[in-house]
Amino acid sequence: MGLTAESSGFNVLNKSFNIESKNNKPVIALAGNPNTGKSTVFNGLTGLKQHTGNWPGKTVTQAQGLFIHNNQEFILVDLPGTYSLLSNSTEEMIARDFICFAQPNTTIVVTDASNLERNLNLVLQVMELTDKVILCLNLMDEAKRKNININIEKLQKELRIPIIPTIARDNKGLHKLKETTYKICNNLIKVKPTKIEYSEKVESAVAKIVPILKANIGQISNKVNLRWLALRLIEGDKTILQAIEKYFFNNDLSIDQIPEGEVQTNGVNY
Ligand SMILES: Nc1nc2c(ncn2[C@@H]2O[C@H](COP(=O)(O)OP(=O)(O)OP(=O)(O)O)[C@@H](O)[C@H]2O)c(=O)[nH]1
Ligand SMILES: [Mg+2]
Repeated sequence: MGLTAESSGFNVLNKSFNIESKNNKPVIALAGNPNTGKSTVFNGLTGLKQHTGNWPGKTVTQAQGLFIHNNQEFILVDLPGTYSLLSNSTEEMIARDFICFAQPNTTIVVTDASNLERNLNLVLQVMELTDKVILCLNLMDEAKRKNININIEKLQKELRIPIIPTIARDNKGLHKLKETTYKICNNLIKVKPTKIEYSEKVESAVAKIVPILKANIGQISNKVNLRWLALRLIEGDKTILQAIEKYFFNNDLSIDQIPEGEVQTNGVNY
């Protein structure tokens, strides 16, 4: 089964995530750990009133709104809070599938500056999945209150992605966040995040798997990050195969229908 117009990124957006991007408006995803201020950033940028509060897990499905910057309209999608993209929960799968298959033009990872180390785990995972990432360092007031000093310049050099400090509750830093998003979407800045290298054994397995994937799912290879996909396959994550079948080939398979080992389904050979 070949790819059809239906499988293009925008159709996946439209059909699977109920996001209609008329006139090719850029789509921006807001990802992040629970309770880092994603919905506060969302409300600050869109003027909408997504539910916020001081407990994790308030946003359970994605919400969407519009913001305008330099006369350009952007669709902003508030994703549920997740600690990782490793499909351990429905929220993680929603966030993973959105970033992987809907391919937003930019993903903003909202982090808690007063608890950065734990938050960086998700940042690294998003960087592995897409180049177009911004790190929003939110709750800078809380970090200051706790005497936490972050060397933003050094972190930016390490990660090689733009880092924008914000205090979303006070609307601070949001203009810069919009400006950076605008520049990435319009190719005024090009982001090339630091590549995460694994052990020799894993890297050599990835090097073997990627060409096989290319040969077998060449038709979608520009729509999924094959290195990332190879890493998930090495982990034995069957939900990713299920997701490919769903988003690209309209096959809603249950996880039991995805066999172990060599896999051949209606859509593709893995
Ligand atoms: N001090 C301070 N509080 C903030 C800031 N940004 C957001 N908050 C507060 O942090 C709490 C959580 O904010 P939300 O926007 O609901 O967080 P979220 O990431 O959407 O949370 P989930 O949807 O549950 O994952 C709320 O009480 C906000 O008012 C900030 O920059 N500084
Ligand atoms: Mg929220």
